[in-house]
Amino acid sequence: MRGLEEPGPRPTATPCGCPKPALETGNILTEPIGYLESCFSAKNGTPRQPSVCRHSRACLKIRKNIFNNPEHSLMGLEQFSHVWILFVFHKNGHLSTKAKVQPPRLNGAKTGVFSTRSPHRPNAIGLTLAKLEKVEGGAVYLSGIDMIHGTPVLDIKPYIADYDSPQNFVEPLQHNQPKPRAVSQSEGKTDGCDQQLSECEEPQPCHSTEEKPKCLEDRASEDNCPSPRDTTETQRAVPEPRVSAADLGLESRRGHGVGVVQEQHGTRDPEEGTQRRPRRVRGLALLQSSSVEPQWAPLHPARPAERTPCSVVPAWVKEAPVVRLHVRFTPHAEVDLELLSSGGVGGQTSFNYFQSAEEAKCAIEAVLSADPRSVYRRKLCQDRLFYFTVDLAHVTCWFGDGFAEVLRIKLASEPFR
Ligand SMILES: C[S@@+](CC[C@H](N)C(=O)[O-])C[C@H]1O[C@@H](n2cnc3c(N)ncnc32)[C@H](O)[C@@H]1O
Repeated sequence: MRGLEEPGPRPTATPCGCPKPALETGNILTEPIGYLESCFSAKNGTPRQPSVCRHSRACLKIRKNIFNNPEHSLMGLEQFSHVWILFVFHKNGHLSTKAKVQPPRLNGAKTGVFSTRSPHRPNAIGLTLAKLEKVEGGAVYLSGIDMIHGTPVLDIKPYIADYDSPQNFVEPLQHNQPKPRAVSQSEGKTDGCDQQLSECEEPQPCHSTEEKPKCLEDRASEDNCPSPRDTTETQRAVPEPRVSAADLGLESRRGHGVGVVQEQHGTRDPEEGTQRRPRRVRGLALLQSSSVEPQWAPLHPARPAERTPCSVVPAWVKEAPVVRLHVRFTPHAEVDLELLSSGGVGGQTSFNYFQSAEEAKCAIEAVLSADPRSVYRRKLCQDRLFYFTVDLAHVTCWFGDGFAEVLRIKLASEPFR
């Protein structure tokens, strides 16, 4: 097979010596389409993934120097429930990256940067699946975000489950496969793709506001999460049976002694580990191999009766050593929060992003229960106090064994919008 990559740097000039257009060499000068207004002012306390805190909110206004009429660029977007946001980790501080990183969720263990969602990567680009609350003129309003205020946004793309979620991939019919049958989403979940249902539905594109799923995952407060059975059933054509894990080359992964978890709602995880997906390329699956040349295995060999995992995540992501924390508020902190939301502090009438004290409390709980501390703070630092700001609330808390306690909530000294 002909390799796509020549060894060494790619030529920046054509054979005649003319410089190649930057786009052809993969060097693009990015221009943010806008800068995010987010309820998180600093990295500290910002969720590590959007699914951690569904009440987190942000607004993105498309800049006029990108499009004269920004609202034109958003036409049609309001019909989607979720969007991908591509952005720059502009507050990384430095551009150096390491091949191995220590995601906080792994509590000090190292893994390759490309197997994580670490902000510190060769190109400091982040990818977040956010809930689209509304589109208003040239602005999009989002919830379930993990970016800080001022984040430069490079692109918005609609989330389309049929393209973006492996359980929705319709496989081309093979001669030894039965015909596809129409199954409902909930029915589909009982098959081999769905052995590990999570609390909330995977976001699906919705055709009307009424059909929008109520929430993404908010593992801290599951109150509003519809059970999979409650959601609107969507008819899909899926082939039965689908290919096996072995067919996808996954046995080689197990052969490396790494546990894997089959996913049915596979696109999101609250922490920094990525979810690995079996890569499908027109009937071929890429096998992990130590050799330089990729090795390809047929996607549909002998055992069609086995079920396919829709996506696969290593166990070290799912069963990471960092546990969820119980969060409690002192009576003092409860009063602080009420005062803050009712305008009793500093004349501020309400939050900028949260709609109620209850919502602010849910957000604080969600942030803390995911243990936002760095590995250093968690393991080595004697100081158990932790501070972070969300919306107008400056939160002081401390961590004990298996819990976080909110001590004070004050008006942030520099409220931002
Ligand atoms: C682990 S990253 C994941 C981001 C995205 N969901 C992804 O997977 O690419 C999220 C963390 O990045 C940090 N962060 C958010 N916005 C940032 C920014 N603009 N610059 C630098 N770091 C940022 C925050 O500490 C947040 O907890």
